[in-house]
Amino acid sequence: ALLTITTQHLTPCLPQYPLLQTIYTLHFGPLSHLSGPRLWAATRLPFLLSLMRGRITHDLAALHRRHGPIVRITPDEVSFTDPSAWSDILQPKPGGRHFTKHPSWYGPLPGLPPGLVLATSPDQHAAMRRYLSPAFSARALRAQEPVIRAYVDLLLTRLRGLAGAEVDVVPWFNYLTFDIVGDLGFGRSFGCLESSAYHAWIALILDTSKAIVFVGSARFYPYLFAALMWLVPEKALKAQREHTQYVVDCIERRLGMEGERPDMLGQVVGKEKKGKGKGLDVLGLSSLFQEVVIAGSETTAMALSAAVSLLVQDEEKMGVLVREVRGGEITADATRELPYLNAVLQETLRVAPPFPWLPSRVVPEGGGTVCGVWLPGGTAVSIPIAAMHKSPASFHDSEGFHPERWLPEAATDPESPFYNDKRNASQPFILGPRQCIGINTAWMEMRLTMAKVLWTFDIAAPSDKSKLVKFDMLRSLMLLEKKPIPVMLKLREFKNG
Ligand code: HEM
Repeated sequence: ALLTITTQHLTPCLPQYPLLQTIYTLHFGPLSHLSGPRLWAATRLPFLLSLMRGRITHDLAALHRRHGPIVRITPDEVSFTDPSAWSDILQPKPGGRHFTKHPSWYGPLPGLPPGLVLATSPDQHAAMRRYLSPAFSARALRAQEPVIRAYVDLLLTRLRGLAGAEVDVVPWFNYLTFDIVGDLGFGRSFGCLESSAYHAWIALILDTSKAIVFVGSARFYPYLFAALMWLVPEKALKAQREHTQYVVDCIERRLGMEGERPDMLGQVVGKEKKGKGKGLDVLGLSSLFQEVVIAGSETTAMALSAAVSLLVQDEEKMGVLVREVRGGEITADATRELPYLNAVLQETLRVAPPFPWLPSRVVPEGGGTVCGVWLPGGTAVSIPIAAMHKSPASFHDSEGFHPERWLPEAATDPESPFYNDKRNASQPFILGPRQCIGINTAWMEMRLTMAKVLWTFDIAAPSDKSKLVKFDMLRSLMLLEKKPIPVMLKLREFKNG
C-alpha cells in the first residue's frame, strides 16, 4: 500500500528526473513484470536505431527467440509472436473498443488529409473503407480480370525479347504491378512495361515509404520532429508538391472521362456523380489513391519476385508447380483451384512477407488483454510479422520453404510433419477491419502472373549461385528491401508427340 501511494504521488514528477523515471519504468511501472532486454525497456532509442538501420525484423526475431512470445521492446511497447495476438490486437472488442493505429506511425503526411491506411480514427476509417469497398468487390474484381491479364500478356511479350539469358525479375514484376495499379486505380497505366523503366513518380513513392519510418521515428521526439521538418531540403518539398500535383492531374483527367470503366476511381466517381459520395475534394481523392498505389504495387511485386527466387532454389518444387500450371487453362477461376500454386504463394508470403513489420497499435482507455496479459490503456502493442511467421513454436522447420504445409492433406494427415503447424500464425494481409482491402486483387494478380510466366518460360537459378537472394538477410524499413533476383529465363520448348 505504501508503494502504491508513493508511486501515485511520484509519477507526475518523474519526467523532470530522467534517472528516476528510468528506475520507475524498469522496476515499478505496469510493464516491469514483462521480459525483455533492459536497455530496450529503459529507452526507445535501441528500437528506433534498429528500425532505421533496417535491422528491426532480425533484432525482434532474435529478442523473441531469447525472451519468448511476449517481449517488452520500449518503455511503453510490447511485441507479440503468439498467434492469438492477431485477433487480440486487430479485432474490435465488445462495445466497439478498438486498438487504434499509433499516431506516430500513421499520422497524415504533411499537406495531405489522411487516406485509408493512415486514418487513425476507427469511425473515419470505417466511413472511408465503405466508400472505397465497391471498388474491391467481387463484381469489380471480375471486371478487372481482363485488365490484369492484358498487362501480364504485355509482360510475357517483353520477357520473350530477353529469353535465353540471365534476367533480373525484380524490375519486371515492379513494372507489371505499377502498370496494373495505375490502370485499376485511375484508368491510366504508368507505361513502365512499354518503356522498360520506372515512371519518375514511382521512385518518389518508394522513397515515401522509407520516409514514413524516419518521420514516424522523429514524431516520438517533438523537438527533433520540428527540427527535421525545418531541415527538409527545398528540393524534397518541391518533389513532394510535384508528386501530389501528378496525382491531382490524373484524377482530374479521370473525372473528365465519359463512360463506364472498371477502374477503382471510376467506382468512387460514379458515387460522387450520383450525389451518394463523401464529397471528397481532389486532394482527398489524391491522398486515398496515392496510398492505394503504394500499398498495391511494391507488395505484390515483392511477393512475385520472392516466389520465383525461392522456387529456383528448389528444382523439385519448381517441377511440381510447372506441371500443375501447364496442365490446364489459365484464368482467375481456374488458378484459384490450383492447390500447389496457392500453396507456393502462401508459403512465399509466410517466408518473405512484403510487410515484415506491422507498426504498433494502442491499447484503448481502460486497458485491454493481449495473449493473456493485461495492459494499461495507452500501451503500444505490435506484431513483428516476419518473426511471427517464422516462429518455431508455430511452424515445423519454420525457416524452410515448404509449400506442402499449405496443402489440404497437411491439416488432416497426422503423419504429415506439418500436421501441428499453427497455420493461422501466418497473416501477411493481417486481420480485422484494417485487413488489406486489396487482398483479392493481390491474389488474382499473383496467381495469373505466376501461372502465365511458368506456362511460357522455363526458369532456373543463375549459374553463379552466390547471386541467389537469402530473404532472411534482407533489411526492411516499412517494406522488404529490394535486391536483384537474377534467373535464367528460357522459352519453354514444346516436345513433339
Ligand atoms: C501481396 C500483396 C499485398 C500484401 C502482402 C499486402 C499487405 C497489406 C497489409 C499488411 C496491410 C495493413 C497495413 C497496416 O495496417 O499498416 C495492407 C493494407 C492495405 N492494402 Fe495491401 N497488401 C498487398 C496488396 C495490395 C493491393 C494489390 C492493394 C490495392 C490494389 C492493396 C491496398 C491496400 C490498402 C488500400 C490498405 C489499407 C487498408 C485499410 O487500412 O483499410 N494491397 N496491405
